[in-house]
Amino acid sequence: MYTTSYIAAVELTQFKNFTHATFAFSPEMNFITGANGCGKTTLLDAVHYLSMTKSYFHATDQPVIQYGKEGFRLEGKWHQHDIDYHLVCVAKEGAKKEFVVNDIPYPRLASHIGRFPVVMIAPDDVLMITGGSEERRKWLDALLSQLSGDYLTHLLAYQKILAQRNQLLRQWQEHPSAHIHDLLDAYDQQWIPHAEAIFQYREQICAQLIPLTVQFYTHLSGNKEHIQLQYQSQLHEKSIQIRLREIRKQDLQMGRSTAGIHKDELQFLLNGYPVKIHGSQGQRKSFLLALKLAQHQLIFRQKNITPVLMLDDIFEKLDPKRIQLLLSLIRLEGFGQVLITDTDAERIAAHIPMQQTTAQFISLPTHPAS
Ligand SMILES: Nc1ncnc2c1ncn2[C@@H]1O[C@H](COP(=O)(O)OP(=O)(O)OP(=O)(O)O)[C@@H](O)[C@H]1O
Repeated sequence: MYTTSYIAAVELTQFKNFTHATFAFSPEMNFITGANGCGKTTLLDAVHYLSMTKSYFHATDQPVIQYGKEGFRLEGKWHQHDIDYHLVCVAKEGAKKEFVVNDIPYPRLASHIGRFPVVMIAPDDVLMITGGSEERRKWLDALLSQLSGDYLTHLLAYQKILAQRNQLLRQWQEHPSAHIHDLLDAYDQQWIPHAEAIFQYREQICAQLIPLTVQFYTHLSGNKEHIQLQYQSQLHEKSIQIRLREIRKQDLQMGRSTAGIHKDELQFLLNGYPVKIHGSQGQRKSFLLALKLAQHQLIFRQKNITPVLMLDDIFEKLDPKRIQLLLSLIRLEGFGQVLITDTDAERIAAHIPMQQTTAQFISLPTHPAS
């Protein structure tokens, strides 16, 4: 038996364009519509904030504080394990952020992450498909870090040593010294176990992620298109120890670490060709949706809690058939609570019978309540 987890209500104060507003959500489908700039994405971001203690779109808090104000407040009522949780976050410029659940503050904000999971899909996420390999690694790292604290520990340690190793290689280029090999040996001895652990975690997650993504894409394309995903790593060919020994001369010449799991790639193919180059906009978006739906299922499998699924403005560039297939998939496959935004209320109405009692329709005014 799994646990349904959903956000029942949210209250925003001085959060971007919302001076003060409250919203109630259905535990199932929620459609948020309104004109450009009315605050649809902001409403989803508030939910993301209450889940992850930060904005999905901004690295810092400053851009979400309403212009001319010094802070914001978010409150949420989250239902989980048949219990209601009252979440409150208060952020003020120049002060430490306060995060309280049922009147109990967190000593460390990191302890909150993962308790009330969400998965967001936003238009710019398509960079995961069209951008460089770093975008895909970042996404895989975020997914694995959400699932395992041990992975995050290995990743942070690996990245720290990578930065130190690169600095050493750069310094050697300016001031060559015979000690470089001893120093690199010492770094590599510490580095290798982290690289091996990260590789194992990535292998294991890809073994589950790949078939799920293929299954979802096949559904979204109406069984017409076939995709492949490949996790590519130098560690598939030989051990990291051997590889590091082989490329040491090259590392010294280049002044940086040219081998390791920071070179891993997740390759996406559509009908045998890279989707990044050959996919249409709708096909890339479908790929993104399939990946994120697979992410949702992986979190659900591991934690036995359904993350709240948030789809921000994703209907653009999808044909009516794909929209229908997507909506039927997330309605029927147990995706739990879903929040969907769209500028076009008529497009939503065309796909969802208004008499569907479990769906909540939220129409935001052009000038949101203040
Ligand atoms: N710090 C801020 N303070 C006040 N208003 C802000 C702040 N930052 C952005 N805004 C405004 O808040 C609104 C936020 O819009 P949001 O992106 O949520 O709209 P949307 O309904 O998703 O629009 P679209 O359909 O164009 O994606 C915009 O009108 C924006 O100009």
